[in-house]
Amino acid sequence: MSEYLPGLEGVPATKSNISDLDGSRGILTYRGYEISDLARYSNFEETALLLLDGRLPTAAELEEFDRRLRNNRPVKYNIREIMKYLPATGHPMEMLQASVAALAMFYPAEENLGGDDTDYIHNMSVKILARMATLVAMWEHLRAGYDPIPPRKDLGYAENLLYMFTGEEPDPLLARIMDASLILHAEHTINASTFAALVAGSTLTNPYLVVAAAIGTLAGPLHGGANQRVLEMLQEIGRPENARAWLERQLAEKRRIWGMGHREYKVKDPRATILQNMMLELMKERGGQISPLFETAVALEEAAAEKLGPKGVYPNVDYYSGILYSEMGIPGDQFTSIFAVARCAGWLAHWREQLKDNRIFRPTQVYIGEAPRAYVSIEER
Ligand SMILES: CC(=O)SCCNC(=O)CCNC(=O)[C@H](O)C(C)(C)COP(=O)(O)OP(=O)(O)OC[C@H]1O[C@@H](n2cnc3c(N)ncnc32)[C@H](O)[C@@H]1OP(=O)(O)O
Ligand SMILES: O=C([O-])CC(=O)C(=O)O
Repeated sequence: MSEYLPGLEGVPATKSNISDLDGSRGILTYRGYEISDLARYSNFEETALLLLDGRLPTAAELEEFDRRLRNNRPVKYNIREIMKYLPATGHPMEMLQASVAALAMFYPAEENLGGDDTDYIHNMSVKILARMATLVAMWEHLRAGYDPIPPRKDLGYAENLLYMFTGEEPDPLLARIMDASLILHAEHTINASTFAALVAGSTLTNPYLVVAAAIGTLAGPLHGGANQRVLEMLQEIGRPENARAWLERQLAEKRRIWGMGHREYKVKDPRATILQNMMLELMKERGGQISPLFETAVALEEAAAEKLGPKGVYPNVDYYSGILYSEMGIPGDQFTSIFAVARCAGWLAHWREQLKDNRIFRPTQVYIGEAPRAYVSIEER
């Protein structure tokens, strides 16, 4: 019998050339390019194409991809009608999973049993990636009882996302920060939601359903859902001087600190460092105005380094992202949806890689139940 490792820790589930990380040195690369370089020099559209195709696009290739993304932003009126009837009290990630699954019915996928039809895979990837942002932003207005703000073709992906949220053209620095944040969240090896996407993809199901499976998985608080909880945690702590005592109480009660810890990183997540620096840049740009949430986060990080550092528990990508999104007027329960919009690029890249050399995922289990036994009739129980 093979050894059972809870959470499949250290068990390779696939071979991939999409991204790689060094968890002891805090290094993350997409297709060999360091994440800090991509955040600085690339944009989300280019990074998504890099993830999908495996190489940096030429100017003409990027222009064509971007044009197709812009053209595919609108969703059918029926989707909007469906969304109107979803309960406004539901979580945006639940809305997103339901709406992406519903899109599968309006935009049926061709049968793709051949497995390696690059045009089909690319077309579906463009459509899904373009529509994710539209759904997330539409919900912001529909759940408040208003008409959604239609996407604009003349804006880039990040700018248009913010525009659809607020109805105003975003401040260029905020748009650049959102763009970089989308890049930072776009891909991360074989994390739980990407694994869910691979399992679904390996059955040759519709790609909208591949993404829906991944959305449901990202929503959990141990994964992407942690970014919303970080904000709630910082609000509960209230002030930086409360951080240490709050942390001690949490740890004494054996509670998790949201936005900290990682299966792979035993140092600070490089994405958290970049997001933190972007917040510093934003505060500097605003004339040194200090965000109380940010100060509290820094104080908690410092206190946690003493207590949790020896276990290799440091801030992960979810720790500083929400503070930045709050500055953009995005409500806390939409943070994970923004994460999903970005991560969709990685899910689709892995879906494509899976289809190239597909074999259905069907692991084994260690049975720990009863030995075969005789059925007992209800009168005799
Ligand atoms: C995008 C992302 O998905 S990033 C992750 C987002 N999730 C979170 O921020 C939730 C908080 N973090 C966690 O729950 C975990 O660190 C996970 C789920 C991310 C990783 O879990 P695992 O790899 O299974 O780590 P595991 O739970 O075994 O933790 C190892 C040790 O570190 C401790 N630890 C890990 N994370 C934390 C945390 N956030 N707060 C307090 N202690 C922690 C554990 O208590 C455990 O200590 P022990 O050895 O004394 O029992
Ligand atoms: O890799 C993981 O397990 C979680 C993570 O950081 C991500 O998906 O970005």
